[in-house]
Amino acid sequence: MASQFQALRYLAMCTNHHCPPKRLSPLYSAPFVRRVVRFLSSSSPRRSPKPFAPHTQVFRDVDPLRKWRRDLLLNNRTLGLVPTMGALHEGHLSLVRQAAAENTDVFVSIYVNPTQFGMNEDLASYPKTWEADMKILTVLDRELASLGAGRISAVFAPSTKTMYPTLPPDSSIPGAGSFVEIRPLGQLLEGASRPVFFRGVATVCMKLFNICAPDRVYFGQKDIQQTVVIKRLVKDFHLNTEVRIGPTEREKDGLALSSRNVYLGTRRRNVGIVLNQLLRKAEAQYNAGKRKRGDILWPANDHADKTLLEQEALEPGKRARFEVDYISLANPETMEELEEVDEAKGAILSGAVKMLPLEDAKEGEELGVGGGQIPVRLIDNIVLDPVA
Ligand SMILES: Nc1ncnc2c1ncn2[C@@H]1O[C@H](COP(=O)(O)OP(=O)(O)OP(=O)(O)O)[C@@H](O)[C@H]1O
Ligand SMILES: CC(C)(CO)[C@@H](O)C(=O)[O-]
Ligand code: BAL
Repeated sequence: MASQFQALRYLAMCTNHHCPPKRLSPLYSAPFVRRVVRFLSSSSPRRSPKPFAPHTQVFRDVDPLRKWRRDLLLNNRTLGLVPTMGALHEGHLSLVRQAAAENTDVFVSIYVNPTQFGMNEDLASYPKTWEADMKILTVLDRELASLGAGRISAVFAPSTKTMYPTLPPDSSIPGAGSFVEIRPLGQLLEGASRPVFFRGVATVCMKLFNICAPDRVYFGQKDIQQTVVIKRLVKDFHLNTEVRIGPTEREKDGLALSSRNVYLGTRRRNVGIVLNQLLRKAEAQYNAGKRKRGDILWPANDHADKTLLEQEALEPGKRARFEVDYISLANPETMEELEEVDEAKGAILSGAVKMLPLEDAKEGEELGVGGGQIPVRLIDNIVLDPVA
């Protein structure tokens, strides 16, 4: 099932970005795609437990969505909200499954929020795969029906005019507009590299929570600092919702799924695993009883340095260069750097690397969407649990 979802997404990306068919991986060959399409069109509707009929409505405006939500409340139903920026993958779907297991109804929002992208970031090229996303959600909703779980009763896909009614949204650092800021938490790590990122995330999530009034909201551990920001937002503004965190979904070798991975291509994807590897090396130190920062992080930094040197030594047509943005060992509630882990609290190991554009792309090489020329920022983390 996961590969069928991936195939649909990849095809939609290629259509949007006019990527030449010869760059499609063999996984997405024509017979495979025909099988996916046959599966989608032939699977018969299954028994639905008790859908809030008629279900999976698409909403673009606030008032009709609010009315829908009010009707749910009057019918004693519970609501889980899964905020996304679309380009759905298994990570998103795992959150929807979790939300459906814990609520009668799930709302999925799909909105690429401009205020969390800095002026020089990848807003323009961010993947947009609306039709594939809707097909994926339709298939998933059938799966939920067959499980007797909660159902996806609404997709909220607002326009920017709806989300930012007063001003055109401003992504500059001074930022004219109505914003929510969580300081200094939102300025550390991801926030240091993406100065308007958490202002945009906190602001759009405040809007989404106000519009949907969810009983529970679902976020992925992959974006761990985002989960810490959201928990703080809910606490400090007394928002009446429960924050639920889902585990990071990964490829077999450990690479965290991410909407931006479609830009990697094979060469950068194979080297990009360095981030997960270095975090695991640091985790092993913690599991072996080390508590001091230097003792935990040195093998991680060493692995990054060695991998970088190995790549630099290769000829341009074979290498994938990257920059390490940060490797962090932080307090789980504040994301401030730790000199020593308090066993009672544990810690968050996290990192970010930027995969640089490919040099000397080869004819026939699988380059990913964008021909290997779009820089890709990868993030990942491991939670170091408190020791009982
Ligand atoms: N691999 C994953 N496992 C679990 N949850 C994930 C995963 N990737 C993303 N999510 C969660 O899905 C939600 C929506 O994320 P988003 O739409 O930005 O996707 P993304 O894959 O994180 O994209 P990006 O490439 O922008 O990082 C967030 O709560 C995010 O943490
Ligand atoms: C939470 C979110 C949907 C806000 O735009 C986004 O940051 C994301 O997809 O992680
Ligand atoms: N998953 C976080 C959204 C972003 O990178 O903009």
